[in-house]
Amino acid sequence: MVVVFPDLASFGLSRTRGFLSDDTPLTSFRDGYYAPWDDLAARLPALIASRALGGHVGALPVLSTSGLTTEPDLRRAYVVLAFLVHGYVWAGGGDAAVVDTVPPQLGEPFLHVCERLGMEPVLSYAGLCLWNWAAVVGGSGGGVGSNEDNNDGDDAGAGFYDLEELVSLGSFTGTRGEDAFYLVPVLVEAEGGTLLALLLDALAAAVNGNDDADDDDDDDDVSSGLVAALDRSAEALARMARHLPKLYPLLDARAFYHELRPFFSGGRGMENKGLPRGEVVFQRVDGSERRARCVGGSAGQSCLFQALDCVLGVRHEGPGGGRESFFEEMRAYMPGKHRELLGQLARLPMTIRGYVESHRRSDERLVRAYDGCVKELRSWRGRHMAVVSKYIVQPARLAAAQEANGDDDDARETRNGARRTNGGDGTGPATRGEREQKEEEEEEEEAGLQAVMAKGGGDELQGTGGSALVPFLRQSRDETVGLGQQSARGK
Ligand code: HEM
Repeated sequence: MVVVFPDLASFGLSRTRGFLSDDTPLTSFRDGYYAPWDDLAARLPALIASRALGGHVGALPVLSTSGLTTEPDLRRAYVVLAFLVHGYVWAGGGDAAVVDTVPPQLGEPFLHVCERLGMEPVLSYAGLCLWNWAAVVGGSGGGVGSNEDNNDGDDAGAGFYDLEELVSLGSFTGTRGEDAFYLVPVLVEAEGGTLLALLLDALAAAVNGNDDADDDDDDDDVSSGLVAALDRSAEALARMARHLPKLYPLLDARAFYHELRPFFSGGRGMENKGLPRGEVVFQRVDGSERRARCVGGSAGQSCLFQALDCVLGVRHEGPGGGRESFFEEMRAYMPGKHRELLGQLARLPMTIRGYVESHRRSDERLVRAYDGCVKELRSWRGRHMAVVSKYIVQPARLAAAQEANGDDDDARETRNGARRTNGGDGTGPATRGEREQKEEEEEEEEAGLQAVMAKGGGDELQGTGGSALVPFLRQSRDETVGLGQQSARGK
């Protein structure tokens, strides 16, 4: 019997860019009717800084969403409205105070758009990263600067862009540091864009090839395909990890923690931060309300890593007591199509781990290739923990220590760099000074990693997506084990 594997294109995935899709995000609406949204989104950082956002939102007309007819239109609307909603909630009140009720000018269209995309009404990873990038004109990846060039966006396969060729579309502060926070995940997604198709095709060939043939030669061929796919995946995962430190020269940790991260919060967990009921209320034009108790936006909502876990057969346990795992919970915050894909992948008739396990006696190279690939995924998770340590664990500790000492932190300055046009990308340090800085940053990363690893380091902190951050990340990494490691641990 031939086993059927999911067709990735039917879930909106690109064979080259994966979850970034072949549709390059629209930089503005094609229909001028939506110009008031474009205009307000473009001025969001200035309006937040001048504390004038609330008045401008109140003056918006309530626009109909019926003119949003294509997926790229809907994604653009999601990005623009979600940034405006979060700007409004976290800095839209008088004196930039927190507000728990979103007026119909934003509430009505945002609820419609989220419903059509199958998403919760909150700014989640797709809006922060997957659909929030544009290439600056003249970039080597076939750069696009306006809808003239990118309104159907089908430039997949042209190679992807470097960090300095990209800007983000939605922004709260308009700084290059904020750009980098959204764009580094974009680079990681692009780097991993071919992996799912590669691994699924190789697994399908192995499983179905084996079904048809009994002889050893055929077995060798199908396994060679899988070995090659696993080797290539391991290399891609290593490249994905090398994108992470690109954040360091651009994104200041304290500014990220104190000034940027608060904008990503949903309602849940924010009872002491100005939303006493832990929810955001969306008003509709007919006078009704929708109350939403969502977690905040986090790259923990990336479908790519969950999909890789499924196909590779890396399993994560929930917290116990019949509660959903963090990974399962995050699926509600993914675009509907991505969630459906994960549902199908979770029901795969065979994972790569299952296939390798059933061949482990006869094919050592397959086990080596599988373990090599899982090792790179584990190492990615370790590098990511170092990033989280630098940007959340350490600033949180510093803030707690300052509070305990009664320090005044009014003098804190924003160091997320100049406005985005002046930013560099921090890659390929040329001068001695830059090289030294990079070495220092690598040492800092290692120190950060040690801090996270230290027993109890940051165990009390909550992730933006609502996880018990350090224990969750540690568990996620520790569960990423190959077959060799598993047997060594006596499992
Ligand atoms: C300053 C940078 C970053 C910070 C502060 C950060 C923070 C976090 C936190 C706190 C979590 C735990 C889940 C939660 O939100 O509650 C998480 C999970 C996760 N993050 Fe990040 N992250 C950063 C960069 C990235 C990047 C660049 C990626 C690449 C796509 C990424 C991908 C993930 C993934 C896949 C998870 C789920 C955990 C796993 O699969 O092991 N993060 N992140």
